[in-house]
Amino acid sequence: MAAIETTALTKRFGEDVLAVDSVDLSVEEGEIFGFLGPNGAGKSTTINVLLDFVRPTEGTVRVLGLDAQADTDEIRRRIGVLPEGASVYDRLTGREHLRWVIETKDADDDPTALLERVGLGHDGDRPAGGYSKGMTQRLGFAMALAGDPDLLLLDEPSSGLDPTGMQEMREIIRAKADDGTTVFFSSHVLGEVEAVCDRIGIMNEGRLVATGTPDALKGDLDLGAPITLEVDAVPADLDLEAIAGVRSVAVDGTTITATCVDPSVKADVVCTVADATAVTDVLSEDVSLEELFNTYTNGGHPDAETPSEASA
Ligand SMILES: Nc1ncnc2c1ncn2[C@@H]1O[C@H](COP(=O)(O)OP(=O)(O)OP(=O)(O)O)[C@@H](O)[C@H]1O
Repeated sequence: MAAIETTALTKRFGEDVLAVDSVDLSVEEGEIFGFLGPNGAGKSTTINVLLDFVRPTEGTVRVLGLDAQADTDEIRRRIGVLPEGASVYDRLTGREHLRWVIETKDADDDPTALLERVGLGHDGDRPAGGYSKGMTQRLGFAMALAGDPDLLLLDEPSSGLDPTGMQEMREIIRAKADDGTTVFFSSHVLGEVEAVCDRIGIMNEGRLVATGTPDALKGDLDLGAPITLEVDAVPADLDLEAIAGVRSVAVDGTTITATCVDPSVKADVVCTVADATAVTDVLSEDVSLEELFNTYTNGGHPDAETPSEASA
């Protein structure tokens, strides 16, 4: 069963704003799914529809196999939510926030354990109004974890967190997924998505323009495999384009960059250059998720108008 399933989901705000445009999205149980897209792409609106904070203009939405509009109470009991820009009650302590959520969800979590899990072990009894942005985010995350939810919906979870906080959050997300929890989170932070997600979906201007594993999407784009070599001097007669599988070659001073059709060609490039001159450094790059993201959201991909599903 899919943990999240939308069919032709569309949301308009007034006459002019088409925030979500006919989105078919399926997130499997136990998956960590990263929802990417530039500002205004429709990520938060989609999440708000899943939570029934916003009603769709058209389309159907199922969460944990339930109807997102008819079964709201049961869905809310079974999910943990970290909303965008989560706010706190200034005078309540972190622990009091957690007690309130635990009670609301009729759960039996130990607030101390939750506070420690998100790195607030020493700050749980301070009023949350005095928390820093990152601490507020950590508290919001702990509140989302309360009640051992079947689905975590996290809107920009790393917002305000320092690198250690981001790393800790990734570890918790991975551990929850290993226990069978489905995790759906939106992000602008590409490295974060690549580090933790099983699959990603890219939104652009309300449309889901691509879904798949990061590797499969990179392969789908066929951006080539670049290799860069630093040499003592570039021989005048060096003809790397004669090597089968080398797509293009660029030379800048003593730096040679060859883009190959696939990584297996890189060894031929290195051997050919090393036979002709002294190689002082080699940099073999992978196609970055950033490149992938830009290609889809700037319309560079030939299929950018139609959603593509790439599987590993
Ligand atoms: N309540 C609303 N009323 C009118 N327009 C809205 C409302 N909520 C969202 N929008 C519009 O819908 C579009 C999608 O917004 P949304 O917040 O879903 O994008 P997002 O991908 O989450 O962006 P960000 O990364 O900046 O948070 C935007 O054009 C936004 O202005």
